[in-house]
Amino acid sequence: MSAPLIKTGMSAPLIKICGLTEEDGLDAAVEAGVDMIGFVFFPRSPRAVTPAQAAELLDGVPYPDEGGPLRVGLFVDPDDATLEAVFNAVRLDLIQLHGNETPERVEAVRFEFGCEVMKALPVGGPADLAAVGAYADVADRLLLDARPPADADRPGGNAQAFDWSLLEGWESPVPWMLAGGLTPETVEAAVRLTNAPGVDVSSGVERLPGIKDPERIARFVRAVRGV
Ligand SMILES: O=C(O)c1ccccc1N[C@@H]1O[C@H](COP(=O)(O)O)[C@@H](O)[C@H]1O
Repeated sequence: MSAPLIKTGMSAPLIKICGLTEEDGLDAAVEAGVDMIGFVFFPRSPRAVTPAQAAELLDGVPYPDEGGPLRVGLFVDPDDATLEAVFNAVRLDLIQLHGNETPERVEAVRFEFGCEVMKALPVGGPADLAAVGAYADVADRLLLDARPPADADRPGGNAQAFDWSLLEGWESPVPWMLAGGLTPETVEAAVRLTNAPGVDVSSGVERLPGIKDPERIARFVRAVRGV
C-alpha cells in the first residue's frame, strides 16, 4: 500500500462520483461515503437521467443533514425551464454548469434558484487558467476539466485528462475540484501533483458508458483516502 495522500494538517480531498444512472452504482457511492453524487441532465450524454429517474434513484438516500452526500445536478447551458423541471422533482444541493455559461449567467442561476453553483471550466493550456478569475466572484466552486476535442459530442465525461502539471503551484481564488479522465489508477498521482482539494470522476469508474462499476468506485475512494 502506498503512503496516504493526506499529510498531517491537510484534509482529505472531497470526492464526487458523477453520472449515476442505476442503483448499484449509487449504492456503492453512498456506502463508500463519498461527498457528492452527480446526476447528468444533458440529453446527449450516455449518463443522462430524467428528473423523474433522478427522484426515483434518490428515494431513500440520506440527505446531507442526515449524513448523506451532497446532490449535484449537472447541466450544459440550461434554460430556466430545464432547471425548474429538475428542481420540481429533486432537491439539489449544487448545480454544476458544464457548458459555455458566462459569469453573468452563473450569477443569475445562483440567484434565481438559491443554490450553490459549481462552474466547470475547460483546461488545455496555461491561458485557460486565466479565465478562472472571471468566475471567482460568482461561482461557489470551480471544476477544472480537460478541454474536449473539437469533434466531441459533449463538453465533459470524455475520459480525457489534461496536463496536471499546469496546476502545480496554482492557487485558486475559490474552492475547486479536479476532473477529467481520473481513474482509481491515476487519482493518487493527480492529487499529489495538483494538491486538488476535490476530485470528480465519471468514466473512470464505469464498466460501460453510463453503467458504474461498484468495485471501481470503492477502489477510487480508497486511492483518494489512502486506505
Ligand atoms: O458525463 C457526461 O456525460 C458529461 C456530459 C456533459 C458534460 C459533462 C459530463 N461529465 C463530467 O465531465 C467531467 C469528467 O468526466 P470523466 O471522469 O472524464 O468521464 C466530470 O465532471 C463529469 O461529471
